[in-house]
Amino acid sequence: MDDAKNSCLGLIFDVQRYSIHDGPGIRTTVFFKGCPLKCWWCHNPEGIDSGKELMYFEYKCMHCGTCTHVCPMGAIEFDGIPIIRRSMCIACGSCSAVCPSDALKLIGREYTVGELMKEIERDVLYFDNSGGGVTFSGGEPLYQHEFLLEVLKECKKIDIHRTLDTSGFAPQEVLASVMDYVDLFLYDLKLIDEKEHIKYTGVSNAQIKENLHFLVDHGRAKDVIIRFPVIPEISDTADNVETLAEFISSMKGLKEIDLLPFHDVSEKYNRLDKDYKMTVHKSPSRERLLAIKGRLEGIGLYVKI
Ligand SMILES: C[S@@+](CC[C@H](N)C(=O)[O-])C[C@H]1O[C@@H](n2cnc3c(N)ncnc32)[C@H](O)[C@@H]1O
Ligand code: SF4
Ligand code: SF4
Ligand code: SF4
Repeated sequence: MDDAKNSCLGLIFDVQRYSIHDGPGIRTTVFFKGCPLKCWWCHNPEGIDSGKELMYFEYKCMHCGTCTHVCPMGAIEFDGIPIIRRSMCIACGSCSAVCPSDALKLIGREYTVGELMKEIERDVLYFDNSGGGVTFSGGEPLYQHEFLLEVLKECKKIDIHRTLDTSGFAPQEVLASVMDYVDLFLYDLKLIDEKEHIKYTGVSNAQIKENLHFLVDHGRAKDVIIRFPVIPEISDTADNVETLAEFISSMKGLKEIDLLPFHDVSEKYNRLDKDYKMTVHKSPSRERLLAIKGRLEGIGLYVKI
């Protein structure tokens, strides 16, 4: 690997080994920081902001007050518990470094391509034995596409299977630049109506739809698994499921859709002092999931829950 590639940095918030839900076999899932969407239900809110940020785990806190004394910005007040003034925090990590109980965690770490490859290559034997590989998720991995592309190329060189878990929200040239290095796309479709999509994710879905057409038109339908987050009262409505079925039917060759039942993660939002807009906290019922499964099987898809 040349020095130029090794100096390209990516901001990663987690590397999960032995993952079995993000593509075939045993995988290492790399979570990229930064996402242009803000889905109300997102279970990885720590992946949305494109910079480093601080997470506070109240249940671990020993209320010692040490963190307040080391903050160079005076961003932590102490009133029995630490109160983080987010607007003053520069995410330097001084407080998390001294916290005796890991109640403060700095989210996001820079990796060079070489450093990330070392992590990925640790489990190459498991990948080979299980038909697994690496999955790039986040946040939105296409948001740091230059870094992603370099890592994809390195993985391809040593024949590691590569899955991209994506919202599909990126300029088409970005998708085109990485496409040939990706073996499998886990391509999310959340809401088909544009206004609803804007309301619940903050962005239009026009580019997402176009990009899926683009993959299909380039003969990649066989390498796409659609993922559908089943969010009660938002994406699981009869209208959305119907338009989803119609949209998928309008493209040839898509074979599989995975239903992802909503799970509630309100506590993660509290740890980041972020607003959690969801008012429904229950997962979808089994009956609703089976009804959606039936509808999508009706258009010839293999449906996994
Ligand atoms: C966190 S996203 C990251 C990849 C990419 N940004 C995307 O949206 O596809 C990974 C997957 O988690 C799903 N997801 C997000 N929040 C969820 C929740 N609360 N319950 C179930 N699935 C969720 C998304 O729909 C997506 O399929
Ligand atoms: S990360 Fe740095 S700036 Fe932010 S609260 Fe901790 S010590 Fe202060
Ligand atoms: S240093 Fe850690 S344990 Fe002590 S008050 Fe701060 S967050 Fe809590
Ligand atoms: S697109 Fe993915 S990472 Fe971004 S907010 Fe939505 S679910 Fe979360």
